[in-house]
Amino acid sequence: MKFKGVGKMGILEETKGLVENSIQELGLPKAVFEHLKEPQRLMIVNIPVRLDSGEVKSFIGYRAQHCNVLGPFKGGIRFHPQVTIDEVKALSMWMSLKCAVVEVPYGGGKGGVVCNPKEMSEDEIERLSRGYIRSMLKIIGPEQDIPAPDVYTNPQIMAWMADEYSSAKGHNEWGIVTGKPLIVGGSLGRLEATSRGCYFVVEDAIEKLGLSMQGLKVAIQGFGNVGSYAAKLLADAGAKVIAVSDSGGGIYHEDGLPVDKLMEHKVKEGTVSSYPQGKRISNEELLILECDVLVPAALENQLTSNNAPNVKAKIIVEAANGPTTAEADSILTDKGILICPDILANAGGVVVSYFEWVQDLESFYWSEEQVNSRLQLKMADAFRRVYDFCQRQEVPMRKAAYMLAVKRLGEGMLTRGWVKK
Ligand SMILES: NC(=O)C1=CN([C@@H]2O[C@H](COP(=O)(O)OP(=O)(O)OC[C@H]3O[C@@H](n4cnc5c(N)ncnc54)[C@H](OP(=O)(O)O)[C@@H]3O)[C@@H](O)[C@H]2O)C=CC1
Ligand SMILES: O=C(O)CCC(=O)C(=O)O
Repeated sequence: MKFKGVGKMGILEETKGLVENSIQELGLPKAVFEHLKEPQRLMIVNIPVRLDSGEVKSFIGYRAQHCNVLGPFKGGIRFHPQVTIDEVKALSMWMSLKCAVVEVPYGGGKGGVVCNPKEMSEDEIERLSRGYIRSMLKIIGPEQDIPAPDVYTNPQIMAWMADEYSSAKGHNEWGIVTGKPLIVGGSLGRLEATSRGCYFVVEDAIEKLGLSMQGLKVAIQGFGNVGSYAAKLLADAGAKVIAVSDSGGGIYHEDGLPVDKLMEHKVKEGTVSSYPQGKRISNEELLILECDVLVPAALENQLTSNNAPNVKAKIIVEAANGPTTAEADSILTDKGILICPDILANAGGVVVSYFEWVQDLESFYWSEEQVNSRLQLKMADAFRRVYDFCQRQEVPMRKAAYMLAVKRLGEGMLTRGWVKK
């Protein structure tokens, strides 16, 4: 039987399918699925925010706390107009799996607010961020649930959130969120951590296929926190970043794009698509470019049954969460493309969030070199375990990663007595 990826039934149902399938194949008690199929807790809040106009507008916020068998809930908060309950639930389940794959002592959580930060002032975003934390006060905490950045949230938002929580508690609690600015308990290396983790995965994956970083042709969808630093790290190491994109479209140059200049252009103009050198392309065109490595680093469901038959990359490194639908996963696997799945490929963010949290709890801060070298060890170890499993069991990398993660979650449940043999 083919192991399915996320897709047609919707990302949540597809992820549950993958988890259930893994439980069966591992011979774990069925009760493990009863613990994993839904979040342990789902909080839905209404957050009234005073707009600059003086009008009050309310926003719906979610926090899904998926499973804390291996540690406190952990995961980002997304501010996006298309956030849904099912998306937040799926993202929280991926966090449980991701933390298990890289063996950090966390459970999975994820938050979201239905809003469009691009249409809000900085002050309005601050009031919304503080309102979110006030609404979640009873269920979050450094030992309970530790949020972090995700799509359209950033270190400044994390600082407001940490400040709001600290004010409510009456003392500073830097360990309440990660991805903070350095001055309020952030960690060196966290800003680039997800991208650096992806970079290490690219290094390991190309080695398996006998490719070299020098001149490696890379296409990257999404030029936010993850996509832009992934582009920079790869270009600095000698790869040729031939295309990048954002929500405004993409830009392509067969000889490689100047990533530092693109980053400056993005800050000034708000999009990479208007960069004056190269050819403008759509996000759809980017995904099917002739390249060695494709890095989806934007949103879910980008690689679908429509475009997968035309994908020409040799390797896909899923920097985004859930970029590949079930049907696409199957088509791409049949084409022999090496897919490094999201729960492995983008785990660098949560690994360095873990380091940040440890530093906050100890009030003792590490050098950037320490952070990056520990991240490299974690990512290399996880890649090796997933790749070895995939070779031994003759299964795709996604299945290998899911099985290793579910095995660890199941072992945690058996050991704690949540389920019996
Ligand atoms: N930040 C982190 O530490 C982690 C993030 N991730 C995942 O990585 C992905 C990207 O997150 P992150 O970089 O933090 O988010 P950002 O908000 O920093 O960036 C998101 C990027 O995606 C682009 N984008 C949005 N919609 C589209 C679209 N329809 N087509 C193409 N590009 C689009 C945005 O474009 P524009 O700039 O024009 O708005 C932006 O460049 C998400 O899937 C996230 O869950 C995973 C692990 C950790
Ligand atoms: O850094 C974290 O805690 C979580 C990052 C995140 O949201 C993710 O990995 O999807």
